[in-house]
Amino acid sequence: MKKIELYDTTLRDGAQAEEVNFSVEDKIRIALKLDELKIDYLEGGWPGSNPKDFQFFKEIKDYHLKHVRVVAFGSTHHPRKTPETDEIFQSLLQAKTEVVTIFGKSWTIHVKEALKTTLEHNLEIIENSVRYLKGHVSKVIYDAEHFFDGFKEDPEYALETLKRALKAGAECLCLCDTNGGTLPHEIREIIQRVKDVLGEKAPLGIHAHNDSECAVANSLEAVRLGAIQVQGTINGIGERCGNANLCSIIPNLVLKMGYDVSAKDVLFKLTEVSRYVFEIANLPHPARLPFVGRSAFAHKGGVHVSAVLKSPRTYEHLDPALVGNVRRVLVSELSGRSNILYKAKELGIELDTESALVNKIVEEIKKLEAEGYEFEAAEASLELLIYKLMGEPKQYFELLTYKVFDQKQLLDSSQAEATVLVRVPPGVGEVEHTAALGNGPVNALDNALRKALVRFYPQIREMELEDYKVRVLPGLPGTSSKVRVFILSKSKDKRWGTVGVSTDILEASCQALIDSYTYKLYLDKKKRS
Ligand SMILES: CC(=O)SCCNC(=O)CCNC(=O)[C@H](O)C(C)(C)COP(=O)(O)OP(=O)(O)OC[C@H]1O[C@@H](n2cnc3c(N)ncnc32)[C@H](O)[C@@H]1OP(=O)(O)O
Ligand SMILES: CC(=O)C(=O)O
Repeated sequence: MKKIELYDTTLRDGAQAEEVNFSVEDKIRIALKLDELKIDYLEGGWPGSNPKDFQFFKEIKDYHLKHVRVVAFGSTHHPRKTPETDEIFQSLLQAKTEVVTIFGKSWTIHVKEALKTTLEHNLEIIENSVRYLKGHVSKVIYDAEHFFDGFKEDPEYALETLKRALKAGAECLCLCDTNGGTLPHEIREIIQRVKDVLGEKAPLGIHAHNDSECAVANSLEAVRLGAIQVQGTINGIGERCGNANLCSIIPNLVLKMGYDVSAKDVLFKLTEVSRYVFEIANLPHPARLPFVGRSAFAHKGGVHVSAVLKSPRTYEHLDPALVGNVRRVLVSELSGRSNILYKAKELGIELDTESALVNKIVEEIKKLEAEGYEFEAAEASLELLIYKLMGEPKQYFELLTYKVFDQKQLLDSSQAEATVLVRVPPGVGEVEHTAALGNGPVNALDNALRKALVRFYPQIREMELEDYKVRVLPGLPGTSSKVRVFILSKSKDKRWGTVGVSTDILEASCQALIDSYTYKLYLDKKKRS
């Protein structure tokens, strides 16, 4: 089994992505997590770029990293300076890493127009820079920036840059598809021609960008052609459309192509690492990410669910547990009996496979979805609905009336007031009348409802609303449209989603709020019994 080195550049090229800005502390936490994933090389940043990157290299030394080797990144020395006089270049040594990566120019237009120097001088710059660094650190990786574009323009020159880096002692020649425009068949042709000149054993790497959506495919193809190192980022973040996504490359290399990478022993951590990095980056984790996304193994169509329950291989390319993910079954208008049976089992509800109740639930869900409800994310509303249809409704209070006054015209700041009449327990209990203010009508209604319930159920205080989304549904025109409200609630470490639909946004919010509070009370009751 051939060994492939994994090189992560989340903290450098990943940090070049729009909306990503890591603090030193963020970088340290990500570095430690990538060490757990047994990534071989971790590019920590460009020490000559800013004090934060420099500080990272200083602080990371205080940590005991078990596997990963930290790499400082920079460019070849400036054309009007030497390695000794170029301060930015010198900062690579001040980072005090054993491994340094520098990028140099392979494309003639970059030499002439960006560096404003001659082709021969660029070759000297590459050779001098690598040789100088080799005298100070144990390993130098040479990133051939724009290699594929450069090769298309002037193959001989692009190859000469590699020869110079190799001659000066670079341990890896990483071919970069910097503009991300290269397609897999071009990667194949060009790498083949590089090997024809440099030999089968040339120590090649690949660094692909995703502008043509081919970064993963290009990286895998490069490995198949002999590259020994793959560079990429967690979840593919990076400059413009991003870099090759290591969270897809790693399982493909291990599980599909049979390569040996250190991360193979801890592949089950992949989903955790992917979500952790985005949590730190403060980015929403895309559900549709292959392997690690929430939807990567989510089955919706009734035909799919029915078959997956018989044999998961029918609609799964691999066992989700291998990459630390989980199978999910969604309930929607596309569901059949199998979806409901699976979901009920997951929720701990025993349903008789043959019972007419299952058909009743399927029909009710299809009817509600046609009205605009969606239960895929609103699993708490779904669970309450199933109990209701089973004849075991979970009801701990009854909202008799509510009124909301929007006082925007009367006060300086935007404020609304709500009053509610709530009966606890439903049907027979005491009627509570409360009023509350809020920064908007929905907030006021929520505050009033909460105030009324807390007297009877103090545990409501533990609960908070984490997210509130309103979606206008197609059908009725303009402001007469129906809306769907989705609420995500949280209590301690438990989260649940609820849904409401109406032409009145307050009514839709109220339905979702009632389900949310009801679910909290149901959970507590279940825990106690
Ligand atoms: C393909 C990649 O992703 S490479 C990494 C890109 N990442 C970044 O640029 C982020 C970090 N960069 C920075 O903080 C800054 O650009 C610095 C500190 C490196 C340089 O800042 P400045 O000295 O102000 O230069 P500026 O950013 O305006 O321009 C880049 C300079 O690097 C030079 N340069 C570009 N590539 C190379 C190279 N391979 N070798 C030597 N010099 C290079 C450019 O010619 C330009 O020099 P000039 O100012 O004499 O024209
Ligand atoms: C080096 C690098 O980040 C690139 O060429 O894309």
